[in-house]
Amino acid sequence: MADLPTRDAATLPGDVRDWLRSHTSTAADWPASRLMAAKGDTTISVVLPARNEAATVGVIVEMIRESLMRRYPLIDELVVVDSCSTDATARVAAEAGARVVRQDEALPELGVQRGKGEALWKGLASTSGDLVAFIDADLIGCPPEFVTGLLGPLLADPGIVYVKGCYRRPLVHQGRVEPDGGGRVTELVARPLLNLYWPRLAGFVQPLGGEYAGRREVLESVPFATQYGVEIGLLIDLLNRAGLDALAQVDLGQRRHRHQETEALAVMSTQIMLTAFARLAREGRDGLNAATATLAQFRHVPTTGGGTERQVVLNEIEVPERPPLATVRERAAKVPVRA
Ligand SMILES: O=c1ccn([C@@H]2O[C@H](COP(=O)(O)OP(=O)(O)O[C@H]3O[C@H](CO)[C@@H](O)[C@H](O)[C@H]3O)[C@@H](O)[C@H]2O)c(=O)[nH]1
Ligand SMILES: O=C(O)[C@H](O)COP(=O)(O)O
Repeated sequence: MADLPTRDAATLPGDVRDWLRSHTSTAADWPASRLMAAKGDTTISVVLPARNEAATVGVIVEMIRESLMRRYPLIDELVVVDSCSTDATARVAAEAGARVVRQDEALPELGVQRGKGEALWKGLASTSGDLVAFIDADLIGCPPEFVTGLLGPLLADPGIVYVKGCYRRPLVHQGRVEPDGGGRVTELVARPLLNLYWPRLAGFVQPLGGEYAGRREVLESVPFATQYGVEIGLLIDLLNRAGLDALAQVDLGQRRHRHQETEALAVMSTQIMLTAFARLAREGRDGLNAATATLAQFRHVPTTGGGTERQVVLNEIEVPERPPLATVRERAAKVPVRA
C-alpha cells in the first residue's frame, strides 16, 4: 500500500458516515420468507443483460426460477435481454425458462444502440414490475441471496428507491486468486472519480457492480447511458434526483465473474469517464482543477475470530506542483551573492 496519510472512517464526512452505517445491510437480513410477507401486491421483474453468456446465463435463470419463482413466488417476471449475442445465449436462456427479448427488437421505433446500458434500458421497457432488479449474466455462481438482498430494502422501506449490491471481488488470473484484486476499473477509475466529484457517493463499496434494483417510476425518470457508463450514470443521477437517503447498499458476499482483458477495460474506463464528465457539465461544474482530494477505499482485514471485516481507509491525496526548473534557476541567478 502506498505511503499516504490515512484517516479513520470516523472522519468520513458526517452524512457519508451516517449513510454507510444506516443504509448498508447484508443479504442475511432479507430472507425470502421475510420478503414474501412484505411483497403484498408489489410486482417484481428481474432483468439479465446478456451478450455471449451461453456458459453462465442458464444456471442463473434456473436458480431464479427454482428458488424465487417456484419455491418462493417472489419474482413475477424474468427476462433475459439478448444483447446481439453471436453464441447460443438466447436459446440457453429460453430453455432455462426465461422470456428472451432481443435488444434490437424492443422499441424499434427509437432505433438501435449498442452496449450494456442499452440492454438494461430495453429490459426496463420490456417489463412491467413495480420493482426491477438487474443481475449480470456472466456471474460464476449466483445464489438466490443476490436477488433477495437487493429487494429487501425496497420492500421494507418505501423511502428507498434504489439498492446497489456490494461484495468482495476476487481476481482470478492464470490459476491464481487474489481475494480482493477484482473490480480493477472500479478501483482505478470509478472510485477516484466519485471521491473527487461526488464525494457523497464515496460510501458505495461497489459503484460499478452489475447487481442492483430500483423502483420502476424512479428508473424510468433518469437517463441510461448506453454503454458501460450506465452504472456510474445511474448512481449520480439518482443521487441528484432522490438524495442519498433514498439509496441503499446490501452486502451480497462474494462475486465472481468473467474477467475482461486490459484492452477492453480501457474502453470501459473511457466510457465511464465520458459519462461522468457529461454529468459534470450538466451540473455546470468544470470540476477539473482540484489539487487535493480525499479517496475513501475499502480494505478487508482479518478478525480475531478467523473471518474478515471491511475497513474504510481514507487517503489524503495532494499533487502540489513545482514550477519549471528553469524559472527557479533564473530567480536564483538574480539573488546577489554575499561576499
Ligand atoms: O454490450 C453489452 C455488454 C455487456 N452486456 C452484459 O452486461 C453484463 C456485464 O458486462 P461485462 O462485460 O461482464 O462487464 P464487467 O467486465 O463485468 O464490468 C463491470 O463494470 C461495468 C461498468 O460499470 C458494469 O456494467 C458491469 O455490470 C460490471 O460487472 C454481462 O451480463 C454482459 O453479457 C450486454 O448485455 N451488452
Ligand atoms: O467492475 C470493474 O471494475 C471491471 O468490471 C473489472 O472487473 P475485474 O477486475 O474483476 O475483471
